[in-house]
Amino acid sequence: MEDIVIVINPGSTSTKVACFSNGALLADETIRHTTDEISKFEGIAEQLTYRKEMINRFIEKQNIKPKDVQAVVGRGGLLRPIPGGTYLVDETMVEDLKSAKYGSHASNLGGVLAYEFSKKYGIPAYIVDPVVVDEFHPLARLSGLKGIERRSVGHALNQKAVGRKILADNGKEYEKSNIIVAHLGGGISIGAHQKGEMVDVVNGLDGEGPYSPERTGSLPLIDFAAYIQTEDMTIKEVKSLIAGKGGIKSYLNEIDLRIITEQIENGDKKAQYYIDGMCYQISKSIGEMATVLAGKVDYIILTGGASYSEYIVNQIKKNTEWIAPVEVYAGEMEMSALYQGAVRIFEGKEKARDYKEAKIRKAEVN
Ligand SMILES: Nc1ncnc2c1ncn2[C@@H]1O[C@H](COP(=O)(O)OP(=O)(O)O)[C@@H](O)[C@H]1O
Ligand SMILES: CCCC(=O)OP(=O)(O)O
Repeated sequence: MEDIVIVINPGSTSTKVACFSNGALLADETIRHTTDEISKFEGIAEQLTYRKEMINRFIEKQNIKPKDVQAVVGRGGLLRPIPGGTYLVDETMVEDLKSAKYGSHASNLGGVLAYEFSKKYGIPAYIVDPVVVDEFHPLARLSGLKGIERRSVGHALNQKAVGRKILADNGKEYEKSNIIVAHLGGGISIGAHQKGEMVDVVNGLDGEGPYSPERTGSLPLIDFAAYIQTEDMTIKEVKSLIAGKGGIKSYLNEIDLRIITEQIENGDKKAQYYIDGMCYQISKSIGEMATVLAGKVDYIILTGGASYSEYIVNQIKKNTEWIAPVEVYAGEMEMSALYQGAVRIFEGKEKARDYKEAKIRKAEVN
């Protein structure tokens, strides 16, 4: 088998790896990492060799010949803000990902691992629609405090891929439509997509919007400032509280929504209260994104693991379907979206972007 593309998607609790050839998925595997395994490492960068060995074992199992590999594609991590698209991984990008200059997240390893395998095979490495895709409207950048800007961080890869699919299924085009996509996973991001650009996104990683299974979302500022002072917290501890120990985890000490929704089915009122609260806040953020699109919304799309839950989907639907029809794509399309990003380059439909050259839209004011 020739023209093989290896796809690598590191998440906080898993590493997904797949190989594709000529439009078809040949093999894939989701390698789960237990909290015990992951907590042995100081941080994300230290997990590189551990995850690489697991990917190596997957590749060996497939009997892939190095000469048959055409490219390696990784999920792109916290980089400087860049527009969406497929980017060639270069030394500058790898350095930014490894040093966590723009923050630390499991997806940082996507570009780094893709680069290491590409060097081994002597082929190019790409990332596609990384978590920092920035197509913000200039007004979306303002935070309300000089010196602090909102940044675009979210599940851009999955939001765009699922958006394109749902629109195509309904005979519409992403570039000509307005949609709100809510990725409901361990973390939550909710994007307003206007005619092919994600012009605003509720960024759960940095403490915006709804709480999620493991993230706080936005908090009352004064109370939170006092909490940080009382607990004498470092910035590292604040980050891991906001994204890791907040939300449902802080209320119920559990992040697996399958367990919690089963508890609700069994009559657990406490579990129901905190899940209803999350759905209430998700609906509020969807409403916020509807105002960004001035109410001209073709579809609201719910995706991510939590969208498997009929209970959660129904809670959100009842508060938002007056805005636009609600479509559901449970799970994610990230692996095929990463592959398709590389295919667009092979077929000449897009030119691989240069990370160093990429420029975002900014307001021209002093
Ligand atoms: N069938 C299901 N019903 C309810 N929740 C689910 C289901 N499958 C996965 N989830 C939940 O989705 C969340 C993970 O979402 P996912 O999109 O896979 O993660 P990530 O945020 O890492 O991309 C977890 O809280 C998990 O319990
Ligand atoms: C970094 C923003 C995207 C995100 O939150 O991804 P995960 O849900 O995979 O942590």
